[in-house]
Amino acid sequence: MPSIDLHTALDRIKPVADEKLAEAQARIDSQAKPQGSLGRLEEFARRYVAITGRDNIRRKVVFTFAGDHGVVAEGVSAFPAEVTPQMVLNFIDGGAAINALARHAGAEVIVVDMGVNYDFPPLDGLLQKKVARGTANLAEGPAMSREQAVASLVTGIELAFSCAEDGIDLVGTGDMGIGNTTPSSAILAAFSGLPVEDLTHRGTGIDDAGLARKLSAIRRGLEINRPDSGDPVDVLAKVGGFEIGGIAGLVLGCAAAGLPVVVDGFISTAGALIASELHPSVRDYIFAAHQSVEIGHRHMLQRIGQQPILDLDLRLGEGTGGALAMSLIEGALRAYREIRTFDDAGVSAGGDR
Ligand SMILES: Cc1cc2ncn([C@H]3O[C@H](COP(=O)(O)O)[C@@H](O)[C@H]3O)c2cc1C
Ligand SMILES: O=C(O)c1cccnc1
Repeated sequence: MPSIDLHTALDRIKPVADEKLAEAQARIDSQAKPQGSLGRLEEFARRYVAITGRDNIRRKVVFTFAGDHGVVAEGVSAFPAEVTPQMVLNFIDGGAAINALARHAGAEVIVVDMGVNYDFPPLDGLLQKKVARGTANLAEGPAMSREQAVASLVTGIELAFSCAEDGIDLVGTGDMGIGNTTPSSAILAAFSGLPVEDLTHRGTGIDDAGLARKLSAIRRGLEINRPDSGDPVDVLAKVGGFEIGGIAGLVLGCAAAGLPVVVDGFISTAGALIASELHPSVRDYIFAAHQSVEIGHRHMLQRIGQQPILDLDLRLGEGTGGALAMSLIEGALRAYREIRTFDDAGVSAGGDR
């Protein structure tokens, strides 16, 4: 895998050029249809073409990053921590929701062990990138050290650069980690300063008592750790997770490598938020897959400045919404390539052009 550090990656990130966007839009506007009539599909095609300089997708990959969380000891999830490694094995066997929806989208799934509290044997489709066997309990102190936070970011960055070398043109993010909606809400609270109760929801389906424990764990975590909102690496270290760091690095690395990245739900967007707080132009490369049921998600998307592609009441993660959104981006590109221009189709243009 290419070796690249955080600062080199940050230095490489450039905004997507307005002229490239305008060029792609000019092609769309010459096609035999009323202007703007393909709505947001036009945005998907315009942005993809401007980012990549291509009008098709060779390979699509969803990276599902996995990690465990010490904060699970606070009773913040409806499920026990052992579900994390169990689901990793399910992904490898092809039997999870992300496998089904990625097959539907024609995307590959690569699972990345960023910090699961379990030792996997070597397995096809599983990348071993374990930083540690789970984070520490963020309600009692930092989830991880600053060095571990940087290491998790660098893993994601290097994966993005290896995609660019391997002819992968569209990258999707995904997550697996029991308890990880808790650090995701804490990250959003740290950056936004909004009340924790407006950003914290039921994850896998906790009851009212569980929600009260989750709110208390996040509030204590913010109080004890005092994450510095001006230092996204500090936010990741104090109240984040290893899979969230991997996702943040992947999103940042895609921006640096000039690849569009489809960001899945609540946990993935927490990672994308860290990346876009590290460099504002990261936002140009993000496609927000969907609106999650988690109440904090819309605040994350607002900060990133991206509209969700889908709104299907999803609340799973794994990369599921991202895989579905990839199909729509592919549809938008097909329209971009195949719809004839007014001239070629012999159709009279209206007065608006
Ligand atoms: C069987 C199962 C499969 C999943 N796939 C994704 N998640 C999702 O739920 C977890 C986050 O919710 P919380 O913070 O409430 O624990 C993460 O693992 C996320 O990926 C799953 C959860 C379960 C139980
Ligand atoms: O939106 C998500 O990604 C999500 C929501 C709840 C639980 N797991 C994931």
